[in-house]
Amino acid sequence: MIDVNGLTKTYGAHRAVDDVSLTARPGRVTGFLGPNGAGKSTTMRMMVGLTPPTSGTARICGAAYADLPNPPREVGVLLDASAQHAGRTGREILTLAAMTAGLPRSRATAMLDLVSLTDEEADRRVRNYSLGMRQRLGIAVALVGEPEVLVLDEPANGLDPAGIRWMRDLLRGFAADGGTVLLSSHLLHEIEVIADDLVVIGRGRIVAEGTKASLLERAGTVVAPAETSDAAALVRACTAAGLAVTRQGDGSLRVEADGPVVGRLAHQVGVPLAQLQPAGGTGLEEMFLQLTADTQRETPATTAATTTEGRAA
Ligand SMILES: Nc1ncnc2c1ncn2[C@@H]1O[C@H](COP(=O)(O)OP(=O)(O)OP(=O)(O)O)[C@@H](O)[C@H]1O
Repeated sequence: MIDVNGLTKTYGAHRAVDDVSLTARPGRVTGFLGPNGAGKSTTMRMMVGLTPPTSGTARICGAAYADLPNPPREVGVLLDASAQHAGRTGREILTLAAMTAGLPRSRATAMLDLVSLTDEEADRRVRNYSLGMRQRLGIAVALVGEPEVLVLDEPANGLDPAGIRWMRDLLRGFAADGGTVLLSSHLLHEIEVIADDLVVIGRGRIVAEGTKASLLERAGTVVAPAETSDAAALVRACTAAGLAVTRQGDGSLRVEADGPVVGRLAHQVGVPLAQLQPAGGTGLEEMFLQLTADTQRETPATTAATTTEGRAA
């Protein structure tokens, strides 16, 4: 279990992380999403005691990281796969990690097998590892202490397609055994496949949190009033009902409500519809871009073509 409460980090006048609270639960994979510079890594670093928070708390298995009696036995951490000593071999790094956790050297060998690093690769210096090999080694180091919790920043970075699938199965298995997984990733498809819960951050603040299913449901409904109909009447009806309405580039309307609700409103105001479909079909990427639209560096083409007519979701 990870419990973060009001975590804040300021660098001078810049609030990198602003009052972030989140929970990652046992038996579940929690995806941590946000645009570049949103504050994911800083939040994760504060969770594991690498960056002191300006204020707020982070608890792992009920305690602050610094108070854990044997941290690698409680939480496996992979924040930067290149942060290992480049002059050591993978086997040396894993053996040291096992010994630090109070475990036998044989645990290092078991981890090498688990992450599919061969004997020859294990005896190579890390400076000669590919990015994917470093990532595998980092995952092995995170798992060496048989922790209950995993905190992983971009663990799929540099892995080939087979490696990504392998990692997905590994993390799903870890959660199925009762473990807690918090992982950040820019690979939205990966997150969509693997995560049970999502936390979305933008400019240091949480913009959405919940189960993946509930957040994707929030994706709303797209309706296209028939050409000769009074689309404005439908917009007024939706807005009066407290629903956010966005006019999209192709003239259709996106309403933040389920299809039957929108269909009923259209019927009530006598507006025939040429199209009514769940907006959720576009999946996590669309949801992510909408939730973080205000905090993105680039304005996505679809969002640029929209005008918001109702209140924000
Ligand atoms: N040591 C530091 N000094 C000053 N600013 C910092 C420091 N560390 C992070 N920041 C700033 O804090 C903000 C959040 O950075 P962070 O690395 O947490 O973002 P991120 O969400 O992990 O981004 P990315 O997806 O690009 O990895 C950024 O604006 C970054 O420049």
